[in-house]
Amino acid sequence: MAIVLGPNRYGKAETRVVRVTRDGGVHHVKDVNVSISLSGAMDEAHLSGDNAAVLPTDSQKNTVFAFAKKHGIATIEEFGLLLARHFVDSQPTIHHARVEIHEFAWERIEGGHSFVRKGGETRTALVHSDGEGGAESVVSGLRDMVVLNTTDSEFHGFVQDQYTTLEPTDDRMLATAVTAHWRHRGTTAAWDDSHRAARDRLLRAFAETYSLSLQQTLYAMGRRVLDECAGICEIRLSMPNRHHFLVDLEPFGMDNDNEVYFAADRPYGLIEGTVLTDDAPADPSAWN
Ligand SMILES: O=c1[nH]c(=O)c2[nH]c(=O)[nH]c2[nH]1
Repeated sequence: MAIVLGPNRYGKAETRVVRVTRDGGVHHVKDVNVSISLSGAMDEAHLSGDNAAVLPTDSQKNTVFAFAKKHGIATIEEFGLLLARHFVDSQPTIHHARVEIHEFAWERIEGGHSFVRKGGETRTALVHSDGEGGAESVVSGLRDMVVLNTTDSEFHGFVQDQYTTLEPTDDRMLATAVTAHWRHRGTTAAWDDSHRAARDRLLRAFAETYSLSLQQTLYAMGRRVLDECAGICEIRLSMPNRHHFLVDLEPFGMDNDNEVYFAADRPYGLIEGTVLTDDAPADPSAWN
């Protein structure tokens, strides 16, 4: 019985690239996840370990970033074709390219540089009752409201110890998936309107706050809800810092003026905090 190599393919999966283009103060974002699978004359790589036919998956990832800079991402179909043709046309050992791209859609919040991601958000409610007339509480909220500012975010002045390598920045992307739970003072409200109002205040505060840290943004968002939604006395926020790292395009002879980002998924900074009014009646069981 002979053993032979069957079908095979390889490539860089899930390169998360965010491309920002600027029209004056109005920014546009394309947020995509690119997965490449190449196939061709790859027998020797498997059979003898000879990599002469192998374009590294790392180079494929770099190509995605360089093409995002050079060509922009008009549509994912067009971007996919550009990439797929490039690999087959430029590498004699690659005979077929499969490029799968998923695009995450963003809606403008307000102003030119603030966005909320479409879909994936969940509205939540947590109710306790000892029966009508007895102790009751209502906590409303939302999970996974993903927001992004393409500018108006800085982070510097932080502690430097012997392990600190983070560079201070005065212009970065700020993105987070907001989980927020807010406690109502009473148990009667126009719940849909109340939810819309709180969500709207969270979004506006995110968009309007010039951020020196995600912690500062978190507090500003909580404050705005309490300031403008009288029926709410406490809000708890959990906000992962979805880091977007500027890609170094210098090795490919390109600058990167805050245009092409690598959207890392983990690890992430997790910023959490409670904001409450000083007259908020204590009710720890509302959160159980
Ligand atoms: O807004 C931020 N807060 C932090 O605490 C922190 N830490 C870090 O590495 N980056 C950031 N950004």
